[in-house]
Amino acid sequence: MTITTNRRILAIDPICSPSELVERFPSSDAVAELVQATRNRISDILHKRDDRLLVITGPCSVHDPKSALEYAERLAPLRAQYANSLELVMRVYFEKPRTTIGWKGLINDPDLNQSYNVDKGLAVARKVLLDINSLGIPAACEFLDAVTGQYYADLVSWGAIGARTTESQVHRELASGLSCPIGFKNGTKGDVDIAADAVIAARAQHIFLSPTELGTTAQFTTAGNDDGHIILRGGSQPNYDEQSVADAVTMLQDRGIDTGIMIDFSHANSQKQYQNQLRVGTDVANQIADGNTNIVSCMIESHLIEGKQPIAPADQLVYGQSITDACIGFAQTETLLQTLSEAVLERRRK
Ligand SMILES: O=C[C@H](O)[C@H](O)COP(=O)(O)O
Ligand SMILES: C=C(OP(=O)(O)O)C(=O)O
Repeated sequence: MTITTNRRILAIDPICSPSELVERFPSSDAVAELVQATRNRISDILHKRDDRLLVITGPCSVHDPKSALEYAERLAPLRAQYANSLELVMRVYFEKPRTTIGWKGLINDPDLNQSYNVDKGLAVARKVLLDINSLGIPAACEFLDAVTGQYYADLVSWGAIGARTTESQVHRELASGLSCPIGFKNGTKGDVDIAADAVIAARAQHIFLSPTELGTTAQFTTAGNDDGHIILRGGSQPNYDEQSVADAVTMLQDRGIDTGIMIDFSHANSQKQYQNQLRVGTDVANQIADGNTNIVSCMIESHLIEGKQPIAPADQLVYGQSITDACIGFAQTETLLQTLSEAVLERRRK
């Protein structure tokens, strides 16, 4: 008989199940408490029960656990310093959506050399998340893959669905069952409607197939996620300005969405020029200081060292510099956080 299956599959390599990995790197009471308490605080911010600003800041992608941990260590005192005005959460992104092809993140290729040791990548990612949370820093991840979350979602306080996947039914179903609040980016060309559609879709119950913690396939029924919100990341034009924010708010109100907006200072809002994040951030801070209560959150791409470098063998890389999108450096991040904090305090005084 003609073989009709696996005609284009070159290899199938077994990997550990989610429950095996969780057993190897278990969470702790303190970490679980941090994760759940942060999710609750984020929910309060998104629903405007808390007037602080949620700030997701950190590298475009984690490629080196050591520098990610150093970033978290340096963020810890700032998180405490600004606790009255900002809920600081670290961007800890392991899965990169690519426009065409390229390095797809630490889970997919942890050794940065196209050896694609995904089993190792999952373990490294879980360990990094555990270590960062153990420092008292909550973590934000993008859920790009509908399967990998089972390996680490218990350690995530906020999740993103990216510009390239916001319109995907699979991702909306996944979001409806995630335990954390979830932001949906507008599309790469700037379509904000699809992010609002995603918030509405993820709010509903869904029934779909997914792997269980044991690695078998099961039918899942979700409760729906009330903590979905949109993220303005720009498209063919930036969309962080006052008019774009007002347009997005009107659209959300018309559609019965009550969660506030996150503004991504990077990506198409910075027109991929990392230094522009400071200008975007200052403009958004001014809108907040002027009393805009619909802006409840923002995102910064930031690393220890500004800029970016081409991917190379690990021992040839500049320590603490991005190998995906260019980031602002840590000192610039500190300045931006201070500006955002002052803006929140000014808004509170109004
Ligand atoms: O945030 C990261 C990038 O913008 C995204 O992964 C797309 O990257 P690429 O256009 O370099 O593939
Ligand atoms: C890929 C990202 O963003 P976007 O989906 O907006 O391109 C990201 O935030 O890493």
